[in-house]
Amino acid sequence: MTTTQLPLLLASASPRRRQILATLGLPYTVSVAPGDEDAAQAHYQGSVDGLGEWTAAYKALMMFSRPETANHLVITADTTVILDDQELGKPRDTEHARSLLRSLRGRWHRVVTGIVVSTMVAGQLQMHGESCSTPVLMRPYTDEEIDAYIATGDPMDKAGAYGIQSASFQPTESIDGCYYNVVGLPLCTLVRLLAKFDVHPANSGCSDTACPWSEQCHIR
Ligand SMILES: Cc1cn([C@H]2C[C@H](O)[C@@H](COP(=O)(O)OP(=O)(O)OP(=O)(O)O)O2)c(=O)[nH]c1=O
Repeated sequence: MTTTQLPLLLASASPRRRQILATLGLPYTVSVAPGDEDAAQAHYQGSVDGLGEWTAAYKALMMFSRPETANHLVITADTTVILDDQELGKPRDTEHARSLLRSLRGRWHRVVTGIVVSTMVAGQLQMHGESCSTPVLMRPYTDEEIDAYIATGDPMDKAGAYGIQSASFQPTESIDGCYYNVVGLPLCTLVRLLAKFDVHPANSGCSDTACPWSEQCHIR
């Protein structure tokens, strides 16, 4: 069996990743990787910008611990928010969300998503990964706006305690790169990785000249 014929499996609980992947027009199924990524990250010793890709690789290995994942082409991803070279993570509780949103207010930071595409065929693991980084500037929102946003519950499952896509909060003033990377799945990076397995979607995401989302890539 060639890698082109392997069924595509997105290993993610993120509804955003599911929606973004759907735009490529490839059939895929969804499952959630087992394991405890926070506990695993405690063993990470590389640079903070490499943490997302390392964690995406961890999620892939956790998937292949299930025999039924063999003979699939598996996509895993991890999004990190980095301020002053520190990874902020997801909020532990509402107080932590408040403190993360205050620390980001009016500040440039980077959102880095690591993506890994991998297979396990006949016991052989093949894995390719990349990271994509988007500088993001937050607007100077007020404490009252932070409280109202936290009350919606939206920050709690998101790195850095915010969703750039939040229509009510609209936390960002400017971004300097891929919008879909911030939301959790940079399509251009994914398309490059799929090509390494000879998979070429008909709708193939971003390019500098013909990106269908280019207007959203430069919200200024
Ligand atoms: C910064 C930011 C993050 N996010 C989301 C993307 C990710 O879903 C989440 C970061 O957590 P992740 O651990 O990357 O992903 P997840 O736990 O949601 O899903 P899984 O591990 O199963 O794939 O934050 C946004 O939706 N908008 C944003 O603006």
